[in-house]
Amino acid sequence: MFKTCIIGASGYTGAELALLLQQHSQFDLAALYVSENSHDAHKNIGDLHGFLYEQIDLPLLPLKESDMLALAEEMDAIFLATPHEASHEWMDKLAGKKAVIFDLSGAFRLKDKSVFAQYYGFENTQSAWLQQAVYGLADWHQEQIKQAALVAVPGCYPTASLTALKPLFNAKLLDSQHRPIINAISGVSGAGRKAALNSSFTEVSLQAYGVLGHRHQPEISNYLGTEVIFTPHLGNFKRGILATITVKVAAGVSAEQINQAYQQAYAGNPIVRLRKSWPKIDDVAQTPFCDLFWKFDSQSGYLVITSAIDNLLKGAASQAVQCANLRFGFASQLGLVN
Ligand SMILES: NC(=O)C1=CN([C@@H]2O[C@H](COP(=O)(O)OP(=O)(O)OC[C@H]3O[C@@H](n4cnc5c(N)ncnc54)[C@H](OP(=O)(O)O)[C@@H]3O)[C@@H](O)[C@H]2O)C=CC1
Ligand SMILES: CC(=O)N[C@@H](CCC(=O)OP(=O)(O)O)C(=O)O
Repeated sequence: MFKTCIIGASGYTGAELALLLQQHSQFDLAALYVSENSHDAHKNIGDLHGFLYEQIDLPLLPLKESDMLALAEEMDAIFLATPHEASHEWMDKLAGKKAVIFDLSGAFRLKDKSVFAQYYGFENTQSAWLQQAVYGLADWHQEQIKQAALVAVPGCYPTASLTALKPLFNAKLLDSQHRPIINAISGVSGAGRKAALNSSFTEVSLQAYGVLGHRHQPEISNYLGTEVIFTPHLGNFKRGILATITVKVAAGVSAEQINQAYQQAYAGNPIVRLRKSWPKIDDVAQTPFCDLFWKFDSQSGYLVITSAIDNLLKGAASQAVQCANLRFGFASQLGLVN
């Protein structure tokens, strides 16, 4: 058994991760941490998150900076389900020791430092870890993940978008003159657990946000290999993302080539499900799957793809477990799919 802990365990993704690790046959969930001055310190996680009641009997321990070195030498894996700034600040103390780090935040996803100032609102000063971090797109970057000391688990919208677009881009089926257009709707849990006016029950309606300026636009473009137009929307439901993506394919590309690209990319992968009808959010909520379906208009050359995931699972916690599975030598889907 590999010894694991979660920092930021009281949050939405941390709680999901706790259950996945607790139920996993090869990972031992040894401890849960919150920040030093957390209001939730010393509470049992099952008292905070009802779905974990009597499932996990562990307290949320306040983590002091002075304890981090010992933790990094004791654990085999540390999962950071913390805000970008906290992951950024703590990486120096945690990474490069015995524990492999799986960071669910965006702090180490991109190599280009200027992106952080522009899109994240802070300067990324952890140059060495930025360079070493491996982007944990688990269905694509398996070989790099297997070697990583630090895995930067992708954002939720990039996971939905890249899973849909990479088979097409890699097979050179896209018309390079037209940017893929991604319209995606997320449930409110994407914004995290802390109270905020724009995610309060009475305020949320279906609305676009972050238009032409969301931090996931550079993340998607970077790992796809071409610019995209990405428009996120906040929907009045709790969890899940539905991304509807429109692309123009290169002249002469056939429906057969498109189908083949998806089959080749995901044949034998139980996490990415190539559907026979349009997936809906309820099909993937509470699951580790990414469901894809598409329709091609051969007359115009336009292709529309829908990608559906649970933002807290495939968009965060279960993808982190896929990465850990790969890193410790197991099948990517172990503990996630039967
Ligand atoms: N929600 C989602 O759908 C997704 C989220 N992510 C990313 O995963 C990370 C966690 O997200 P999520 O679970 O939604 O967030 P939450 O806000 O629900 O939880 C954040 C956790 O981090 C702790 N925390 C907050 N501030 C600090 C701090 N300064 N120092 C240390 N710990 C802190 C919180 O506990 P406390 O403050 O009590 O210590 C809590 O346990 C974020 O980086 C997010 O961007 C990635 C993909 C999807
Ligand atoms: C609905 C909602 O607010 N979603 C979040 C995305 C959450 C996520 O995956 O992103 P990071 O890990 O990059 O923070 C947002 O748009 O900021």
